[in-house]
Amino acid sequence: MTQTTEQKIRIGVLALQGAFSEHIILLNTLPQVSEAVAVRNAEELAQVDALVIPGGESTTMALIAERSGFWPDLENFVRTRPTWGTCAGMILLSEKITSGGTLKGDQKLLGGLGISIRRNAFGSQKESFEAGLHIEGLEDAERLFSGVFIRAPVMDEILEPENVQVVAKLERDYGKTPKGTIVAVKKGHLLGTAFHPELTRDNRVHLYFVKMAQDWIAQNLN
Ligand SMILES: NC(=O)CC[C@H](N)C(=O)O
Repeated sequence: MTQTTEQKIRIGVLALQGAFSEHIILLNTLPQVSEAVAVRNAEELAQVDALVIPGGESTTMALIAERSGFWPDLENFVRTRPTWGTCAGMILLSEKITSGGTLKGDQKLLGGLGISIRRNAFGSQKESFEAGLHIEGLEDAERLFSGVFIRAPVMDEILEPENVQVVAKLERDYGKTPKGTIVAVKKGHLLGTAFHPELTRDNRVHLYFVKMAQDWIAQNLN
């Protein structure tokens, strides 16, 4: 606990497509954040300490980043800087896609999170749901966090069990998705959540990421 640095950090939210403004609003409620800003290009990325890749369409985000020449900068950033991917963002941080979507595995990924995923595996938009979750390490952890799942990816396999920490699992069956399905993981400076904490008023997962980023920066980058 005492290791957490008091230094405020500047957080970027990738704003090529998707639910980025909701993340910016919630991050700006945290006293540990000096400022949360939209990031659309390499210049803006160079000015932030940590990054959030939001939900949306991972294929579209990858395409826009590639066409504008921004992709290699993103790849470099996520290799060493704290990054959190929610839903589509988590897909981009995964190592491989085993099924789902139209690109059949040839979708570009940033990687790093040590997991493989299935896109859209919880079902269609109509099958969106909310699940009460216990998230390890969250402030006031006994209080359930409401996880919102919208065409979410399912984590298929943990490819690096020695490095990937499971942070949350489904606590009962939801449709075809069984109890025990992993919905949040952490690996070093990377965090992935299959759900959308930015669509709630609860900023505890944002706080979790910010503290994780502060610790990482204090221990590895200063
Ligand atoms: N809500 C979401 O971010 C959905 C993710 C989307 N299905 C994708 O594959 O990118």
